[in-house]
Amino acid sequence: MHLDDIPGFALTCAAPAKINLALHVVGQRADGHHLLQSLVTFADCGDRIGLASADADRFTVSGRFADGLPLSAEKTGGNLVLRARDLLRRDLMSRGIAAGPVHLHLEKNLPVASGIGGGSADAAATLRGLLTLWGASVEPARLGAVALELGADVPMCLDGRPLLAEGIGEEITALPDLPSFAIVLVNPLVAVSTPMIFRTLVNKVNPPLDLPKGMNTAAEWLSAMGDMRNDLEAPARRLVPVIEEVSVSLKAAGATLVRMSGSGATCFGLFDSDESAHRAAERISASHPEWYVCAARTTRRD
Ligand SMILES: C[C@@](CO)(OP(=O)(O)O)[C@H](O)COP(=O)(O)OP(=O)(O)OC[C@H]1O[C@@H](n2ccc(N)nc2=O)[C@H](O)[C@@H]1O
Ligand SMILES: Nc1ncnc2c1ncn2[C@@H]1O[C@H](COP(=O)(O)OP(=O)(O)O)[C@@H](O)[C@H]1O
Repeated sequence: MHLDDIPGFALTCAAPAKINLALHVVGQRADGHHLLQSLVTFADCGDRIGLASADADRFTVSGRFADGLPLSAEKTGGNLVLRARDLLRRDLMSRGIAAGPVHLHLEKNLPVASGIGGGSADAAATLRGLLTLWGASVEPARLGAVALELGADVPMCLDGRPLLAEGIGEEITALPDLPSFAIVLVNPLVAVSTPMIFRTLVNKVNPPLDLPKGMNTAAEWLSAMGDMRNDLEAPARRLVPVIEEVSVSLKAAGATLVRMSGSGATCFGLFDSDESAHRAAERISASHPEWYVCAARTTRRD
C-alpha cells in the first residue's frame, strides 16, 4: 500500500536519493572513519515519509523495498526513521519542548544498502518532518549534530541540495552553481555493505578533488567531473563484479558520464536531455527487468 492510499497523515516529506557525483577518499581519522571530498547532488526519485500525531508511537512501511527493513528503534541495527525520531525527541524533551507520540510511515522506494543513502535520506526527512509536526525548532548546529549521530551522510541529506561534503561527510559547502542534470540510476539489487567497502579500500590517501572556480555551464561541470573519481568504485567492483555490467549498460544507452555512487552498487549516468534519459531507462529495464532503474532529474539550489 502506498502512502497516498493511507488516510490521515498531516504531512508527507520527500527523502530523495543522494548521488555522489564524485567521491575522493583523502585520508583516515584516528577512529577509522575516512576523510572524504564528495560532490553531491540529489535526484527526484526517492522514499517518502508520512507523519501524523497519534495516541501512541506507531511505525508502518510499504513500497517495493520494504521487505526485510528493520522495524525496531535500536541504536545498532534499528530503522533510521525511528532512531531519528527518538534522538530528536530526546533532544527536544531535554529542553522542555513537547514531542508527543507519532505515526510514521516509510514508503521505501529506494533499494537498501545501495550507495544512494536511502536510510540517511529517510532519517533527514524524519527530522525535518517531525520539527514541522511538533512545531519545534532546533538551532542548525545542534540539528547537524543530531543528524551526524545518525550517520555521516545524514547532515548532507538534511541539506538536500548540491554541495561539496568534506570531513567524514559533515562539513558542507553549498554549490549554488551546480546545474540540474537528467540522470538514470541503475542498481543490480545486490546489497553492498558500506563498512566492508571502506575496509577493503587499499589506498586511503588519494589525490584531492579539484573544483575549478567560475563554472557556469553544464558542459564545464561535466568536463570537470570527467577528471574526478569515486575511490570506492574499485573495491566495490572487486566485491560485486556485476557493477561492470551496470556501468556498461549506461554507457551503451548513451550516458555522457557514468560512475558509481557512494559505496555502490548503484551507478548513475548523466544524459543530455530528459527524453534520452527516459529512453535509456526503458532500454536498460527491458534488458534487465530485475534491476532497479530510475530516470530522474537532479536538484538545483535555487
Ligand atoms: C559512502 C557514503 C558516501 O556518501 O555513502 P553510502 O555508500 O553509505 O550511501 C558515506 O560516506 C557513508 O555514510 P553513512 O552510510 O551515513 O555511514 P555511517 O553509517 O556513518 O558509517 C558506516 C560505516 O562506514 C564507514 N565510514 C563511513 C563514513 C566515512 N566517512 N568513513 C567511514 O569509514 C565506517 O566504518 C562506519 O562505521
Ligand atoms: N530507513 C532505512 N532505509 C534503508 N536502510 C535502513 C533504514 N534504516 C536502517 N537501515 C539499515 O541501514 C543500512 C544501510 O542502508 P542504506 O541507507 O540504504 O545504504 P546506502 O547509504 O548505501 O544506500 C542497511 O543495512 C539497512 O538495514
